Amino acid sequence: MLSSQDELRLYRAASLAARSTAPGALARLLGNPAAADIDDRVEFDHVAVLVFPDSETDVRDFLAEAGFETGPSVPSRVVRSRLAERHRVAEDDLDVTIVHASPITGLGGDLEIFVLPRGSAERVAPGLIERERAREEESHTGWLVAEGQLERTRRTCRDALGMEPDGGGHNPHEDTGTGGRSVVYFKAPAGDKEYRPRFELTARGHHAEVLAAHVGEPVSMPDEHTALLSLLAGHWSARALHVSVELGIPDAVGDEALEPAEVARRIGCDARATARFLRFLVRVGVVRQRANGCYETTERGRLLRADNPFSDLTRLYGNEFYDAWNDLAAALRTGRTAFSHHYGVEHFDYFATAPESSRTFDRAMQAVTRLVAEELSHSCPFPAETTVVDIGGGNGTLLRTIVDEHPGVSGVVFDRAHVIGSAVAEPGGRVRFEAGDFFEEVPAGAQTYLLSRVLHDWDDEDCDRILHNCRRACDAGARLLVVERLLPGGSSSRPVDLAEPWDLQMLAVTGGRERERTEYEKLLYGSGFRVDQVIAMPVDLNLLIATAV
Ligand SMILES: C[S@@+](CC[C@H](N)C(=O)[O-])C[C@H]1O[C@@H](n2cnc3c(N)ncnc32)[C@H](O)[C@@H]1O
Repeated sequence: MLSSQDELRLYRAASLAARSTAPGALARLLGNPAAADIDDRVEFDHVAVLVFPDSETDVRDFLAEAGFETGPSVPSRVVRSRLAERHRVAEDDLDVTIVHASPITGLGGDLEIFVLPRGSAERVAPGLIERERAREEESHTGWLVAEGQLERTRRTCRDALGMEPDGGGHNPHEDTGTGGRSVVYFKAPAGDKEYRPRFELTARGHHAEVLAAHVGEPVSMPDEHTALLSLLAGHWSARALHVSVELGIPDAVGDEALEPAEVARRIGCDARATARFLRFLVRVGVVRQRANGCYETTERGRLLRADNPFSDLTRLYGNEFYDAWNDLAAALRTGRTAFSHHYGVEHFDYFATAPESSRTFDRAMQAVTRLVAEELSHSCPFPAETTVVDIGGGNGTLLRTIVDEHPGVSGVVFDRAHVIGSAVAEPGGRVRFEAGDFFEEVPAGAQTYLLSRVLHDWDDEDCDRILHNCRRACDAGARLLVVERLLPGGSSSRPVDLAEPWDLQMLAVTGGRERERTEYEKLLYGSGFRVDQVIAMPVDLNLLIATAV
């Protein structure tokens, strides 16, 4: 059976398709005469709508009665993946097919009907049907672009017609003889109308570069009220991550798919509360729910297992750092860290007297260091016999990776006594641990010095002292490798996601700051180092390669 709502939506789609075949239809639809500019590059292809019958046969029967003939059904790729993302369910649980329909008389336009059987939609994602019908996020008019014109037309739509990119993808199951179909979606410019028509440009073949550019562009934003409410609730998501680690949920679920009650039993919690919590954890991507109601850990969730240092980072952020942020306003009023307002002591001194938290801190640092270690050790040459000093090197993760990758290289991890005290050196290994204070002096005579995520912990004056001590310790020509995030500035062209939030984290916790590239260049130059090269690293970090002059 097809619901009366979906019947009406199909009639409307058929009527729009009939009107869209006329010359100049695109410009009329958009209400923008400038669209005539792309008329000779596109032709009307279809009107699309997503419906929820009991079975695909119901749709075919309805269309036959309405005077359409239908083609064989094709599995949907793009719409299925968009729905899975929007409703946070596994793609495999959504059996979306595409039925193409053409008017038997040849008068009117084609329809592209996405079919998601009602029973499975209700089972997998309750509320999906109502939300999709209300928002019509998959309804669109589709325009076939002439060969070789997809990118040019896409840019015209975006730049000249002010359309907003809204995702896209490739479906190899359509037009199989010509490499499938590539589609890019747009929303009409935001005007005063509540309903913004959607458009699809479709082209034969797989246009991977065009698709990559298109889906990387911003998608439509929620309205101001929704956006504000969602920002206000932002810390609930972070809290949910902290608590899932505290309760060991990713470990309890392991590699199984478990009923909520079984998860609750394993973590020793209330079954109903756990079921609600798991539903929220789907939103933050820690678990996903299968069609049978069981939960399984996602790739992100696996990062939060006890054997991964991201679980330590989560603990650190959920405990001391979270508490410190309570005093952010005090930090703004006084210019001193929120951490010191909350704990009465600066954070490195606090960790020096709290052994368990200190170990969590050192392991937490590994989470990100592991991501850059291998890349850094391949990005610059480390000839045999080089000695490397990793200043503020924590438990030695970075230096160990460099030494493991480069035979003949040896080095010293230099850090405060409480950190060095709990680090484990391999007997006879090429990494030594040395305790000290970089404000006093650092080990001398090495060819390479490393400062990984150290300078951002300090203000300019302190950085000057650290850098001058480094310069005093080495000869001209020695190399200094600095790993830091760069705030967007004049010479930065990379879109930066993490540097600005982490700048606030430095304000709240360490008393340091993130800096622009030119600020680092100036600091380093003032201490006798010249920046020769900057290389982008994972998680928005950068490697600044400098030489002692
Ligand atoms: C943000 S952590 C970075 C750790 C490591 N370099 C990394 O990238 O994973 C900063 C490090 O500086 C160390 N540190 C802080 N003050 C220090 C000082 N006065 N002398 C030596 N090391 C210090 C801390 O103990 C900590 O290990």
